[in-house]
Amino acid sequence: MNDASPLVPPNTVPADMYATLFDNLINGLAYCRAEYEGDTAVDFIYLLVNEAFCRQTGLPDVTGRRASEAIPGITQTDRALIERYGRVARGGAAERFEHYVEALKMWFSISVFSPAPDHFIAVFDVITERKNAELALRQSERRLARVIEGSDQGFWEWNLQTGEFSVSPRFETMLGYAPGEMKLDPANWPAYVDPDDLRLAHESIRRHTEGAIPAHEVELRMLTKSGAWHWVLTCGRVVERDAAGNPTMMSGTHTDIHQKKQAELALRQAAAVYENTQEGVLITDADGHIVSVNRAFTAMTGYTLDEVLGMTASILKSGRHDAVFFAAMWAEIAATGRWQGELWNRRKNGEIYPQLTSISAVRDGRGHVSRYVGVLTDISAIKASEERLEFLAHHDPLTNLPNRLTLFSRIERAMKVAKREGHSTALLMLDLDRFKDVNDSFGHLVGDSLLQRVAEGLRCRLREVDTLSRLGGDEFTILLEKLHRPDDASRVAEDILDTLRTPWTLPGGSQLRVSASIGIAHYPGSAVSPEELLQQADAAMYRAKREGRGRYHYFSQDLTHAARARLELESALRSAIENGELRAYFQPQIDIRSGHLVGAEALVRWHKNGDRVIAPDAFIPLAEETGLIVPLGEWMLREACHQASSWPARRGNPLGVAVNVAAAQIRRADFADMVLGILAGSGLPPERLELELTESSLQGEEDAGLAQLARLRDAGVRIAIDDFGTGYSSLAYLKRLPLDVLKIDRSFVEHVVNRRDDREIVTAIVQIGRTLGFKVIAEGVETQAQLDILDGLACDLYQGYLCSKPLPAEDFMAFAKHGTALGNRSPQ
Ligand SMILES: Nc1nc2c(ncn2[C@@H]2O[C@@H]3COP(=O)(O)O[C@H]4[C@@H](O)[C@H](n5cnc6c(=O)[nH]c(N)nc65)O[C@@H]4COP(=O)(O)O[C@H]3[C@H]2O)c(=O)[nH]1
Repeated sequence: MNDASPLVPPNTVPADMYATLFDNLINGLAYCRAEYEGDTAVDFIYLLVNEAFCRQTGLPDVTGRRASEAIPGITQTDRALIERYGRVARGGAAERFEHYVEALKMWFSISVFSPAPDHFIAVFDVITERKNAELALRQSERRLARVIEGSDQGFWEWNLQTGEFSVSPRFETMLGYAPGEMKLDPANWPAYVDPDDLRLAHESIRRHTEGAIPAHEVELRMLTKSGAWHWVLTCGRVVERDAAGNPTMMSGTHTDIHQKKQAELALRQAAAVYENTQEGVLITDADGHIVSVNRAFTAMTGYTLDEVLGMTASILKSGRHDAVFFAAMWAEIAATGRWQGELWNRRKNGEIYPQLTSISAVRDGRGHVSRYVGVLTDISAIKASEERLEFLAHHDPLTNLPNRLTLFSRIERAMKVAKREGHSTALLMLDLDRFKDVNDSFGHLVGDSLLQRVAEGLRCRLREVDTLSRLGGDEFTILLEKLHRPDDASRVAEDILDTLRTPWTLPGGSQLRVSASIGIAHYPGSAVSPEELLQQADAAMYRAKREGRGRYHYFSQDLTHAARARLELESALRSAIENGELRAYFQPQIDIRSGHLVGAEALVRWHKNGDRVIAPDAFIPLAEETGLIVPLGEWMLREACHQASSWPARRGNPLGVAVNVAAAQIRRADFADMVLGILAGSGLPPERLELELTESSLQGEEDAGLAQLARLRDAGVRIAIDDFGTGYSSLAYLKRLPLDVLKIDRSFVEHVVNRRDDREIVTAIVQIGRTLGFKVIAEGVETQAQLDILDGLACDLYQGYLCSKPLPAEDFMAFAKHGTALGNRSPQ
């Protein structure tokens, strides 16, 4: 201690005590004199320092030294401090402040006062550590504030004891409020939080404060200022507890998760669509490896996700598309980002199916392809219905056989191939015999089923290369290609006829036999077009039918002409009935024994265009085939009865009239009624009418037809069998028929004079007639010799040119009156 010290204590206090106090002060102390330049202190001299000064500053004893010497650089780095000391030393008030002494790199808490002019005492404490701690705290606080700012989170703090709830500005701005606007406290939470979510939040807080969960964390819907619900994630934990461990303070954050929740929702919706859509979805990475498939994909392809994960879509390849196709597809995806088109793919079970495919490239934020998404629609059902429509355009829906359209194109192709390769081709036209009767008798359903079975039966008999088609109704065609010899076709035809002969069992169990007629046209032949070939087969088929059904016939050129003529004839005959061009002629029938006229046979004549007379042989068969025979026959019956009703009786005996009746007529259910109606209308007694039926027409007749005849016979009408001897009638069969008259066919009468066998047949017929109680009439008697023989055999009646040709009605009337024909008219 320096004796010159101005700090020398007053006398009342012992000096050594001051010295001890001075040296033992915890604070550093320095007694100094400031040095000035003008009024500004520029340095100072340490006059006295205590031990604490040395200890705290780390400086050696600086007593007597200038600060600029003791602490180098201080006058430059800490001028403000020196000036401050100087101001206090020159009468300034005592000051207390904290200062960082740059030259010492230390913080001091300094109290300075002036005990004498230009002198000052500085008492200080080194506070570097505290200052650094404070600084660090401030920095950390600033950092935290920046983090909070940067994190975009809202912060909250909740004093569980006072209920005070404070929030950061972001907490409120997140929901559209101004900072401080919400004035939150636990009591008004229900005003801001969805009730369900609030319940969850309370529960979470309770469990956390009880220690059941490490943190409180709940997603909340909070009301925004605009009145919308906004998703917020609240997280927090207890940050302070009292001595007893009770929580006193909680703090936490609010994070805006609204967009995330919306995105989640959108994602969930997309996932629901993805899983539930009917379209198969396949997602691959940028290298084409499958990363995901949906349920529809599995249903469509048969592959589960596990089976295809990591594989490429090439497992679906059907092999129907070549590398060029796929290269073009990928080129388009690369250029436009998508591709759409139809693909044939293969299911796991090997089945190949058509699929509408659309592939899109998905790009990441940088524009690189990260995924490819394929949406696959199975269009096999659509394709199938398209194909069905296409099929129906070319096929017959009943039998599924190719139709006329297809047949023509096949014939055309077959003709070309035949021409090029030197093969021969045949077209067979097949028509079921009496199919109409099947329809009429059993109904259309049975008819349809029969057609289907016939189609099936025919299909089984044919080769792959042959085309079976149905043209409509009961008409089928068979195109036989690559035949070696023309008669190969006839073998097929025979085979088919054979097949058809097997009885068909109807749905009800009964059996039905059908036969068919087949016409065959050949190529190369005279036909040059498919139409012509078909016409030829058609014409040949008619020939087959005419020749007795259940057989086949080849086409020839003559047949074509005949067919054309037939067509013309048919339409002319149709109008002939309507235009009244038909006439009834009558051929006298004579009692052989007495030579008396007993009646006449009515025979139709066609006065075509008024002049040319056409004989029935030229049109009756056609009328029978086409059904025209029914109106024709009815007209003849009406005309004959009408004429006969005005004929005079001969020698007291009324004259009878015989009218030809075709099988088609008696097959009609109203035949008997029709005949009886005509008789009643004309006034002709039934006994004077004789119906002539051919033996063959009667043979195939059903019971219903015979019953009609029996009914007419009961009414008095006589029934004659025409052309007797040309068929195969047994006596037993004849007995069953309601007959009155047997007519010996002209062919036997013609040679009865000089052919023994014919004479014997005629003899037999007469005897049969007599045995069964029928009258017997011979037709076509031209000579007296024939008549003599017939007379000798005791044949009852005759008609023929010997007596008279068929006569027009008025000529026959004259004949009936006078016994001869009118002189100026030649009998027909
Ligand atoms: N060579 C020769 N012929 C004789 C002689 N006497 C008669 N004739 C002919 O022999 C045919 C007898 O008729 P049909 O056997 O019933 O044979 C008939 C009959 O089956 C059918 N027909 C004629 N008119 C009708 C009709 O109105 N309805 C039906 N369904 N058939 C008819 O046409 C066939 C042919 O009739 P037509 O040409 O009138 O021929 C008639 C007649 O003109 C003769 O002495 N010598």
